[in-house]
Amino acid sequence: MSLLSIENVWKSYGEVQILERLKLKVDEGEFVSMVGASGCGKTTLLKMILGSETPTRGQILLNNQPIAAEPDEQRGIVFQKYSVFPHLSVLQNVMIADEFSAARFLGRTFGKKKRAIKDKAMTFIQAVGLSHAVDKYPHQLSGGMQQRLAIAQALMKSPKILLLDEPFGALDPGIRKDMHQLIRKVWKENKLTIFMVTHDIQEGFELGSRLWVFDKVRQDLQAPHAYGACVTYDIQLQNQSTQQVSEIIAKKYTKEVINI
Ligand SMILES: Nc1ncnc2c1ncn2[C@@H]1O[C@H](COP(=O)(O)OP(=O)(O)OP(=O)(O)O)[C@@H](O)[C@H]1O
Repeated sequence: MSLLSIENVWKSYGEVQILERLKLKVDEGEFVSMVGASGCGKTTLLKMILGSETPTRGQILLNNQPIAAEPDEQRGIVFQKYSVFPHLSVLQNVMIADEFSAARFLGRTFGKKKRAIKDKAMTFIQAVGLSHAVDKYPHQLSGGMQQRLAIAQALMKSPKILLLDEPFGALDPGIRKDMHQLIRKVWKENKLTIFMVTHDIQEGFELGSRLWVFDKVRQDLQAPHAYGACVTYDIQLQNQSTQQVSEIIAKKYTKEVINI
């Protein structure tokens, strides 16, 4: 049984068709890189997997059950824009979600409970390489460090699925390389299933175990919003060179685009 099953999903906003005919199955432990032109609906699909958007047609099943219509702890997300709390230190940022669920009204825990949360937070802070910065505040951190913090925050909830929306898009190339190593380690160690939107196709090849290319195969020049994008290429990545994958994709594109 697949972990996630996308069953003939269509998504529109008003008259505008964004996505159509998505039929995809994903097993536990896969790392899906998602690439495609700006505005073709990659983030929209991430949001539907997260549960913050719902399909207009079709359904998404997680472990054979319809996905909850709101985010839950099985799915964590890291955005390109750092989503950490500016007024909390690194340690507090990582602890906060667990503190809230342990003490719903005060949002603070004490004694043994607090120690347990702190120990758990420190494990993830160490895993993302921020042990030296536990007492720092986000404005004292570099962009890469803030993304490490956002990843530690997401991992605190032990998600099964990690959704990454251009997580490294704002980082310098050198720092991106470090972050690639980190995300690979986090993926393996936590047995995660990852969906990552990226504009950097090379990054998609390097990190992913599978690549989804989004594009519109049906186009009506008189009604540009009538058709949505679908996954025009779904490729298992097994150390092919960038050129080999690009050639396969190029061939597929020229075959399938239909002008209506
Ligand atoms: N809540 C919304 N209401 C109306 N339109 C929306 C909404 N959210 C997204 N859209 C539109 O849906 C389309 C797809 O957006 P989405 O962010 O999924 O694209 P994307 O492929 O992730 O783009 P990018 O690569 O630029 O981030 C865009 O045209 C966007 O304007």
